[in-house]
Amino acid sequence: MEASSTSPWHVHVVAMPYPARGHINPMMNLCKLLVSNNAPIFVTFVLTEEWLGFIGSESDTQPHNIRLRSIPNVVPSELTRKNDQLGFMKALMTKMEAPFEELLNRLEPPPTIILADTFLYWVVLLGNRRNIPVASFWTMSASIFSLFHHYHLLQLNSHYPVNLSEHGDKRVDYIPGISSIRLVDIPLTDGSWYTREILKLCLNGFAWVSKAQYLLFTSIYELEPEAIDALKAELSVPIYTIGPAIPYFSLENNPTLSTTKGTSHSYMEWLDAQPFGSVLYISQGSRFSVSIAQTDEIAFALRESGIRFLWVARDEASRLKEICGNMGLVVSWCDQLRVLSHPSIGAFWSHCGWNSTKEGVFAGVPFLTFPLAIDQPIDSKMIVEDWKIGWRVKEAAEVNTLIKKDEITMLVQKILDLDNELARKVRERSKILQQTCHRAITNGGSAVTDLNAFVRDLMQTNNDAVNTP
Ligand SMILES: O=c1ccn([C@@H]2O[C@H](COP(=O)(O)OP(=O)(O)O[C@H]3O[C@H](CO)[C@@H](O)[C@H](O)[C@H]3O)[C@@H](O)[C@H]2O)c(=O)[nH]1
Repeated sequence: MEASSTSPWHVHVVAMPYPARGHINPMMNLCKLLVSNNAPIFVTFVLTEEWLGFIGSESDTQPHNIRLRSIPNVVPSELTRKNDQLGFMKALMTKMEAPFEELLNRLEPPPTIILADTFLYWVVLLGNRRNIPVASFWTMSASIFSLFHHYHLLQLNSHYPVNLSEHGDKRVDYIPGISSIRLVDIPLTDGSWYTREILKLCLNGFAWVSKAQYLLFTSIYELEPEAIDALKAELSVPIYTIGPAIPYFSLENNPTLSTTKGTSHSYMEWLDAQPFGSVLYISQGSRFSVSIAQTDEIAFALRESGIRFLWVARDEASRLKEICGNMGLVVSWCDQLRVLSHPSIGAFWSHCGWNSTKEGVFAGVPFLTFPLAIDQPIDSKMIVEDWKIGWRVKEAAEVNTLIKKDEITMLVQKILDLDNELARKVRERSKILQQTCHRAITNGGSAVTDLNAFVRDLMQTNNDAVNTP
């Protein structure tokens, strides 16, 4: 048994994220919100030993009422998992439950609730078996949730499997809550053995979600009202749209840092020295990479265009520094939301991971979208077609086309051109959506209201449990 100084009146949330940056970050951000304002809540945040090493070094910013605990490294390493995504997912589904349950047995006081990534469907079974409520935590958009939830409709309409080279630009308008969408923007449709296996593992989570007690969307209602309404109408599990789950509160709590004074990051000092709205920020997130040939075309375009840029290139940073020219910086990692919120950022070249999408919306910057996989093409579709706050780098529906440097040069110059009419429009709309997003996360806003409702329901669950003889 672990010693604990918390009273039984505290709600004890055990958080079990999918072990990847794009999933851990939003779950940690929600946990920070849950324990803020002296709420009688504390969190045990469970990571693999490898991720404890990564996240533990960031723990100087961790609130005291979030404790980190680990399970052994039963899944392939973060450093090599891209070589075998299917093996990684299989391990997530089969290897984590036993050590997680063992840890659960040692926790004191017992958990009030388990917060679990929707993909880790086995947590729902475990919770049901042990009579612990489970909040299923969805880290992507509600729109892609709707798509996965209704995947069978593609088959019914003879759009699965599909040959995307022939039919990629055909549009589908029967997925509840999703306006007309190109087949090329729908994930995992090629029907090959490999994607079928991945799809099967992804869909497991959806089969079990209605056995959870709560479903949390890391979204803002106003961003995708149709998808959220459609799912609320269909699913029996209560749904809370708890907001973007990005670290905006760390900007608020450190106002001096948001203007970069006091930080030691040289890229922030460099941004301070750039003119307003002049810098293109480029990031492909934490996991996916573009091909070497495509990366080189981007690098040549940056050099030839003469624009200012800040490029997060992870392990390619030193190679790319050599070819990009000297109008910008290439770094291996940065404090992304702080960078996007800097006044000198004029546009965001993004792979459209859901966290990056929300961070760009929060910062009010227009996008150049370059989606790579899974939910990213749908996020790109929302950015370009629904919210109209960005342009696609690749307009055509063909897969695997190489976008050449001249095309990229033209696009990056245009979006940063303060006199260009189309760029002005897209900037204006980004600012309007930014305001909508900020309203949702202030008192009385849709996200705060739903988050408060979730916390209230958690307290009630705990009171009921404590008062049950
Ligand atoms: O230099 C950087 C680059 C990224 N980030 C952060 O890393 C996260 C990246 O998340 P996301 O933009 O969602 O991209 P991925 O890492 O690719 O996320 C995976 O998980 C997401 C949520 O499930 C999915 O939407 C994506 O498709 C999937 O690839 C965000 O919090 C960024 O702020 C940094 O802090 N610094």
